Amino acid sequence: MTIARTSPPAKLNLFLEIPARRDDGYHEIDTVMAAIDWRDELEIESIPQPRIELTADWLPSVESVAGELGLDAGQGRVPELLRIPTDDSNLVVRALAAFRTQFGVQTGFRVRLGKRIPAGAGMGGASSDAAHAIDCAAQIHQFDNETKVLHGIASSIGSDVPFFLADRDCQSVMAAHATGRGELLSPLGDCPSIHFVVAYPSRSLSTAGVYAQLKVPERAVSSTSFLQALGRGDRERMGQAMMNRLTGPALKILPQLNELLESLWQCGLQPCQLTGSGSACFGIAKDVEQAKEIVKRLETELQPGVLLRVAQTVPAATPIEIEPS
Ligand SMILES: C[C@](O)(CO)[C@H](O)COP(=O)(O)OP(=O)(O)OC[C@H]1O[C@@H](n2ccc(N)nc2=O)[C@H](O)[C@@H]1O
Ligand SMILES: Nc1ncnc2c1ncn2[C@@H]1O[C@H](COP(=O)(O)OP(=O)(O)OP(=O)(O)O)[C@@H](O)[C@H]1O
Repeated sequence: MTIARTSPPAKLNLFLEIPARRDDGYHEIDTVMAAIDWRDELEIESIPQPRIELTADWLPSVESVAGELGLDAGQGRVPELLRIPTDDSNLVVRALAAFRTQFGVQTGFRVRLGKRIPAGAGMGGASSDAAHAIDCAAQIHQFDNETKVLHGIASSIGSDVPFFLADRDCQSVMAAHATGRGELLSPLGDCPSIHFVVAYPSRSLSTAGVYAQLKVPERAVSSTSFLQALGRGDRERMGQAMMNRLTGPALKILPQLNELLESLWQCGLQPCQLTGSGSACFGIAKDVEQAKEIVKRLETELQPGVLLRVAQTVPAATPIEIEPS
């Protein structure tokens, strides 16, 4: 049998406008997503039994992550916020089941998932894991040239999943402009390397719950100015054009996000904003040195319970290592 290994990255929404609500209960979105080097670890082994087995653990340990978040993980108790489903509510299990059905695969998979990307953060953790699971399965069973079918499977698992799929024509794409539900993608080959500080405030937000609070704007803001500034690597103009239409709805549920955004702003991280449906926020730093300095400063200023990371743009689809097991 064969083993595939990869490290799914998270994503940040550098621009997110929501021009309309659709009849199917979703919204038309106009967004620019960039992948960052805050990564999970995924290992998928082909097994003869016709089933999908998943084990998942926090890295380096649930105790260490709980400690950074100010949560109690004593005596093996896993805080609610850090519970990772291992049944078919895990998007990796759902994605592999859809893959087996689509391609009539009789054998199964054993999956080991190492989590670092916070859940309910707006960082696409589950979506990235699912997309990379589809790519691993496609390489193991040599269906990796069926890009249209794989995109269809990804899109059926979730709106953010296709962004993370390996796109054969542009392996090194770090960002994409997405419309539709989020599944219609135009890779942005001219996205510069960007350094961020990302802050996750130990509260998860339900994507559906945040969208439910949204009132679609009378006049949508176009992503054109942001895309032009991004293409020129013009950080100042990017800052002026950046927006996230879900910030207001997320603040209605979690008003304390305002203080977090304020702290990032005060540190000189302009621009800063919510990513996706939240709860994580990010700011753009001048360079990695400034990002490191600001994380050090925020670690003393913010009460325990905020995960802080320096991050930078990376390719959305991470290379997969394959070895015979
Ligand atoms: C907020 C973003 O993360 C921005 O990238 C995405 O729009 C959400 O992507 P996602 O988490 O993959 O969302 P899905 O799992 O497909 O949908 C979860 C729920 O979010 C809402 N949803 C999602 C995407 C979309 N274009 N419109 C929506 O209204 C719907 O209530 C849906 O039932
Ligand atoms: N592979 C996975 N890793 C972590 N959580 C998962 C996974 N699959 C499903 N879940 C469940 O989905 C919930 C949302 O996870 P997550 O926020 O990572 O999803 P996402 O839609 O990819 O990201 P976003 O926060 O941007 O909506 C989690 O709280 C968890 O219950």
